[in-house]
Amino acid sequence: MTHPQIWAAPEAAGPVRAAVEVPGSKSLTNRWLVLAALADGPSVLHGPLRSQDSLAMVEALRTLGVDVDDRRDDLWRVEPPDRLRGSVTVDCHQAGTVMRFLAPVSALADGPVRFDGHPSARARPVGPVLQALRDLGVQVDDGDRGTLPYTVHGAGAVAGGRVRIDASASSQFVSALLLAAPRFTTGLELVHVGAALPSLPHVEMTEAVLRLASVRVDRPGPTSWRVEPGPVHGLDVQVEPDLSSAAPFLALAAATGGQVTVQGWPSATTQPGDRLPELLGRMGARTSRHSDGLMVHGPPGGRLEGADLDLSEVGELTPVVTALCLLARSPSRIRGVAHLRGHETDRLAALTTEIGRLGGDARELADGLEVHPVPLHGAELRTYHDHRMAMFAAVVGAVVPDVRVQDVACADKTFPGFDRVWETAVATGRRQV
Ligand SMILES: O=C(O)C1=C[C@@H](OP(=O)(O)O)[C@@H](O)[C@H](O)C1
Ligand SMILES: C=C(OP(=O)(O)O)C(=O)O
Repeated sequence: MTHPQIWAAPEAAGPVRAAVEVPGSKSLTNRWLVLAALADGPSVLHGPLRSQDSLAMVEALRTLGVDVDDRRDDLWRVEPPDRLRGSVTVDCHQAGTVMRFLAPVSALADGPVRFDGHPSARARPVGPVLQALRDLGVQVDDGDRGTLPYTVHGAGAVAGGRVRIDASASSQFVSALLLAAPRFTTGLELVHVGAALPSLPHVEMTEAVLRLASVRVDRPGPTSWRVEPGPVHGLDVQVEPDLSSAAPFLALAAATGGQVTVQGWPSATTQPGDRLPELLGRMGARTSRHSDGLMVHGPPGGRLEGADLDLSEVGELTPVVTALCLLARSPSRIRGVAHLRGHETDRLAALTTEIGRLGGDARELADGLEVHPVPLHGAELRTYHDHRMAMFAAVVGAVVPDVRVQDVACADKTFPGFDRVWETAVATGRRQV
């Protein structure tokens, strides 16, 4: 797919009225792929996400000897190997889920597994997972950096046991250890110590997928887990639409006073995007559930109110929510997201800088952002290899004239073709006037 170097974000000339279909969940696709690789038989994924992050996982698992048949778009088959292959190098690209989830998996391989990735991924924390593996008796070399590149010396088995971990920088540290734990000889008892654990719904998603694969997971305390050793059963699963990829489209309705339906919104889900109706409601938009999906009704004229929002559980929604705060009529404060400094880019710095470029008024706080409403003007926005910064820019550009976006193709990390789907949705606003 070709993308313009500089993308002119389309401005909506009126309330957008659209129904959109978003691709499958990154978090679910990559969890199912990992469990399928550890399973005792073949698995089938229906409606998987095909994007940079999931293809990074597919490529990594193939490197470890897993047979993934992704020839069809609607259905992937996964056949686990008898033994995971060592003496290989895994390219994590930009995927946090690959660089964290596969570290414990590769401890089960029959030789060293070297991990590296995109330059931006080399800045992201992974040290606590590597230390936990060391505490469990696995040899790991990372030059004491706590980042990529690192090597896990797979020895065919991991004894397992009890481990303490500080996962305040990323919930993925916990998910990584839990996902591989049923294959540890004695299972795993994991206790999070330290400051607040972010993105708890993502850990609950990990618990849920493990249970669907017949693994016993208990949560003796709010931030402690016990995974029993035992087989991971092969799966036949339907991947839900990615609700975080849906976020910019819901925001589009909210900001233009329009109505957008995201098709196939699940009635129950562990995805953090399920908090969007509440968050949008706090800013003045209404949502309603219908048989075909979730519909957002923006307030008349897109007149949104600012809000004081704790996004610690749903950090990946921050860039899109920040776009709405920027367009709102009163100040906003976003809390609980200090860990976003270790995402695809330092998202708090990136958002503050790009808001400044638009003439906006935002201040970085120790754990979030403060945004004050002021008139905005067009600008050429940077995206920092961060798909969610592209989505931030798109939402702002739907309301602020002459917003141009560098490297919109970075949205491919979770949403290939985002710019085209966005243009089609925004165009429905044009026809209103
Ligand atoms: O487990 C997952 O699939 C994810 C967990 C979260 O990570 P952090 O806890 O590092 O924010 C989230 O932001 C990321 O997009 C996906
Ligand atoms: C933080 C994110 O990704 P990753 O899975 O690479 O951590 C994200 O998608 O917002």
